[in-house]
Amino acid sequence: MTAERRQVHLAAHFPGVNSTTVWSDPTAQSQVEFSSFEHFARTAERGFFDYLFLAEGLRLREHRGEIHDLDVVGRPNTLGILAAVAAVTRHIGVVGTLSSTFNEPAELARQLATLDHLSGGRAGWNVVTSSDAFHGGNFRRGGFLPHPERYERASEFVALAKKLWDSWDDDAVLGDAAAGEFLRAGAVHDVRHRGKHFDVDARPTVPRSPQGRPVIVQAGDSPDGRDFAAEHAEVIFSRHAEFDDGRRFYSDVKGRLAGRGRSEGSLLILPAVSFVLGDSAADAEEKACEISLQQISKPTAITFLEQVWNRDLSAYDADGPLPEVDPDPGEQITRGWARAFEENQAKISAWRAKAEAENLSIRQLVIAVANRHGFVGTAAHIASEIDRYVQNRASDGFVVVGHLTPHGLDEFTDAVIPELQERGVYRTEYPEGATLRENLGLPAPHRLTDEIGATA
Ligand SMILES: Cc1cc2nc3c(=O)[nH]c(=O)nc-3n(C[C@H](O)[C@H](O)[C@H](O)COP(=O)(O)O)c2cc1C
Repeated sequence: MTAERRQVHLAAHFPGVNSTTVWSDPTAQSQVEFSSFEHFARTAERGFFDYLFLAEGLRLREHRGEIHDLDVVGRPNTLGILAAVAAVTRHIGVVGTLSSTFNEPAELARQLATLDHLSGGRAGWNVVTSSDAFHGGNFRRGGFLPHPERYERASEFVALAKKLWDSWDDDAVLGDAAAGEFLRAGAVHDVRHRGKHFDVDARPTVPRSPQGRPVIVQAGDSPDGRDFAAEHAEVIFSRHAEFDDGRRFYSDVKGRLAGRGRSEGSLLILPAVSFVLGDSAADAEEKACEISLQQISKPTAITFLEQVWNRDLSAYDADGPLPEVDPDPGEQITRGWARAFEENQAKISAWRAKAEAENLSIRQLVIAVANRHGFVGTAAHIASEIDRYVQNRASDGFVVVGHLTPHGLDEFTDAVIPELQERGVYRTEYPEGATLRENLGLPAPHRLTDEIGATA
């Protein structure tokens, strides 16, 4: 008997606020108007994706004291977009990135339960702790919480949110006109929570939602982040898209589950991956080079180096050799990127060696080190690669990242999805009425009962 082939899970990442997204392409459209989100969502649903995914930046990125506007700047609010997307789709999940550092549990739990109601059980929450204090400037707390305490807060946040989501019994709303009873007596439980970060006596206002709780996604990568995922997450949005690295990450995180009484299948790992499709391998490679030049313009290449050198390099020519000056150890000139650049001196030495050995200009070097296009090739090649990763436990699927708004996913949906279906590793229709959690094949979460009123 042959073993059943592992099924591929896919999420569709709306183009982000970074240099992957080519806003300068003549065919690129608005990142603000609803028509873009609608087109993207309909394409993803046509391709039977598990969910549409939105990243979120809480503050406009800055470079050398100015708003960084070489990339897309500005996006409408995540939950508003997702609610609108839910209204024009029927099956696809709607998952948003929302910070556990700068939100409050009762408020966010209420918003997410509402999204789950409005979407008929398709809501998900990518819990992020936000990378640096700079984001805090937009909130009353300013530069709030050192890294370890952010995960402590995140864990307490999600534990409390779960109690809030579980506080209404499924059958709480009676609507019994004859008896004059709207609610069943005792069916709404008060939530008492005393913890280091939250002290709450809540009586939640939103009835239990179709999934009970939204699907919990997580995107941190540190050891604390991985432990948090093993404790709470049902999906990890990872940056480990290279095959061997992906396998190491997969076994590391899945290995953390057993000690918490969780099965391997209760947590899916979906790395972010971009793609370039072509009619042949050579055609795809040629397109990849063209897209790289769009993504890494000359000013983008210089800015990229400035982030690492931490100094003004505007006098340098992007088509010329790397700067000979040393990096500046002073205060960071870049603010708001997802990850701070570490060990810059070592990085610069390696880049100098690479540029010299391969005779690369600044722009060519930046394209080589910063702009890898995940899967490049024909539709058949890309589908085989996705299948290989999933069968070999390098991932459970991918968060697919296109580079054009809003039609960057069209050709993937038209060309790669049929190839996956032909291989028997991808759905050919959505099960009618399935929730996001059911589409992901995840177990129903353990319902809290006695713990709700207990002090945490
Ligand atoms: C693949 C990936 C995507 C992320 N996307 C976002 C995002 O959209 N918004 C955000 O505020 N943080 C994002 N983050 C960063 C998270 O805020 C995360 O909490 C941060 O990296 C700190 O956690 P860590 O030290 O465990 O990585 C992302 C991280 C990863 C790995």
